[in-house]
Amino acid sequence: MHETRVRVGLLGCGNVGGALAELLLADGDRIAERTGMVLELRAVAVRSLSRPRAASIPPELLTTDAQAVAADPDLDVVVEVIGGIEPARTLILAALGSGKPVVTANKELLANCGTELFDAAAAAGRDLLFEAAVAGGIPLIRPLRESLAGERIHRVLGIVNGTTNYILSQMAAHGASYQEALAEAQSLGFAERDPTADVEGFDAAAKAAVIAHVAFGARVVAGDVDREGIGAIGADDIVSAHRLGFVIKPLAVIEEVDGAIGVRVHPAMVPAAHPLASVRDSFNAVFVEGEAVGELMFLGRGAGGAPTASAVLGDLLDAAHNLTVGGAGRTPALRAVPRRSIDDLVSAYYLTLEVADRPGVLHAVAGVLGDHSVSVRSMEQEGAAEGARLVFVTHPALERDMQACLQELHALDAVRRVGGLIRVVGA
Ligand SMILES: NC(=O)c1ccc[n+]([C@@H]2O[C@H](COP(=O)([O-])OP(=O)(O)OC[C@H]3O[C@@H](n4cnc5c(N)ncnc54)[C@H](O)[C@@H]3O)[C@@H](O)[C@H]2O)c1
Ligand SMILES: N[C@@H](CCO)C(=O)O
Ligand code: NA
Repeated sequence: MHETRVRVGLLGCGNVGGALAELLLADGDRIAERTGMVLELRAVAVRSLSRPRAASIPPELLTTDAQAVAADPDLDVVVEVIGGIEPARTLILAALGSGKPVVTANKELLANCGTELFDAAAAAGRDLLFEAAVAGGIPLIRPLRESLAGERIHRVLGIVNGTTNYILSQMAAHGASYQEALAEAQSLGFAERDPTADVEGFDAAAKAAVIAHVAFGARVVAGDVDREGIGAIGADDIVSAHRLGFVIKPLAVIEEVDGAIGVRVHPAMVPAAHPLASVRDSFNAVFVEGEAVGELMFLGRGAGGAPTASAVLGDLLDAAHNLTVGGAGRTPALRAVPRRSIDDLVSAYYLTLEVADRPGVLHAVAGVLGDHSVSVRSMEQEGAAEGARLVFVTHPALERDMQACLQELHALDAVRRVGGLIRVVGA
C-alpha cells in the first residue's frame, strides 16, 4: 500500500496527550498498515521538561515552546490537549493560521470560542476536529456532523459527565454518601481537578453547547446553558425515585421546540424503562431523537486518557487524509438561533416538601399548586422527624408556574423545607 507520512505536533502531554503519544509510538506500525498513514510524532510541547513521562517518548521530542510547535512549518497536523481557554485558543489559531489542521479535545474552549475557531478553520481551509471533546471515546460528534447531517433532530439527551453519573449510581446502588462517592470518583481519575466543574454542571454545560453546535448548527456558548448541579440530590430522593419507577440521572438536554433551541443541564427523573436509566457508573450515553432516523443511543467510556486518545486518533487520521487530498471536511457554520428559556419548559416534576403533620396542611399545599394550574399525578406521605415528608409527581406543567409555586410554598407556615424539584425527562 502507498504510505503517506504525516508529521504530528502534540500540545500538552497529560492524561490524554500521554495516552495519545503511547498509542502513536506503540501502535504506529499497525495504524500505518491499516490506514496507509504513517503518523510521525515529531514534537511534544509540555509545561515542564523535568516531569517524568512514559519511557517510550523520546526526550528529544519534548519542548516547552508550544507556540513554536503550533507555528512550525515542518509539521502537518497539530493536536491540542492542554485544555482551558488560554493559551489553547492562541495556539490553535496559530496552527490554523499556518495552514495546519487541528485536533482538539477541549470542550471548554469550543463552548466559549467555537465561532471564532470554526471561522478561522474555514478561512484557512483546514479541519478543526473535536470528537474527543464530548463523551470522550464514544463516536458522537462525527455521527452527528456527518451521518446525521441532513436529519431533522428533535432532541438530544446525554449523560455526558462521568463523575456525576458515578456519584448518583453509587448513591443508588450502595447507599454511598455524596461525599464518599465524589472522593471515589476523584481517586479513579475521571473527576476534574476542581470537581466543581463536574458537580455544578459546568463540564456538562460546555459539552451541551458543543452538541448544540453539531446537532443544530446553533451558536450557543457555555454561559447560555441553563445549568443546575447535583448537590441538592439527597439519599431520600434516590429512594423515592426508585419507588416511583425512576432513576435520577445527570442529563444534558438539547432540543428544538417551535424553532427555538433549549439547552439545559440538570439532574432528571428518568423512567426506569428508558435506555438511559441503565447507564451506570462512569459510563456516558447520548440518546438522539430524529425525525426520520427515530431513536439512537451512543454508549461507552466518556472519560479517561486511553478512550479519549482513541477519539483523537480517529480525528488525526481524518485530518491527515483530508490534508493529503488537499482540503478539509465540513466546518460547522454556526448561526444565531432563537433561544428557548427554561421558563417556557413544559415538564412533569418531582417535588418534595417537609411539612408540619397537622390538619389542613395538605389542603394549603394543594391550594398553591392548584392556583398555578399545576396538577398532581401522584402524592405520597411519609413520617419525618416531627412532621411529614410529602413527595409529589405532577402532570406536565410550565416551569415558570412551578417556580412560582416554590416561592409560595416556601412562604407557607406549615412548610419546613422545600426539597428537590427534579424534572421528569424521557417519559
Ligand atoms: N481526561 C479525560 O478524560 C478527558 C476526556 C475528554 C476530554 N478531555 C479534554 O482533554 C484535554 C486534556 O485533558 P487531560 O485530562 O489530558 O488534562 P491534563 O491536565 O492531564 O493535561 C494537560 C497537560 O497540559 C500541560 N500544559 C499546560 N499548559 C501548557 C503549555 N502552555 N504548554 C504545554 N503543555 C501545557 C499540563 O502540564 C498537563 O500535563 C482537556 O481539554 C480536557 O477537557 C479530557
Ligand atoms: N470530568 C469529566 C471528564 C471527561 O470530560 C467527566 O467526569 O466526565
Ligand atoms: Na466523542
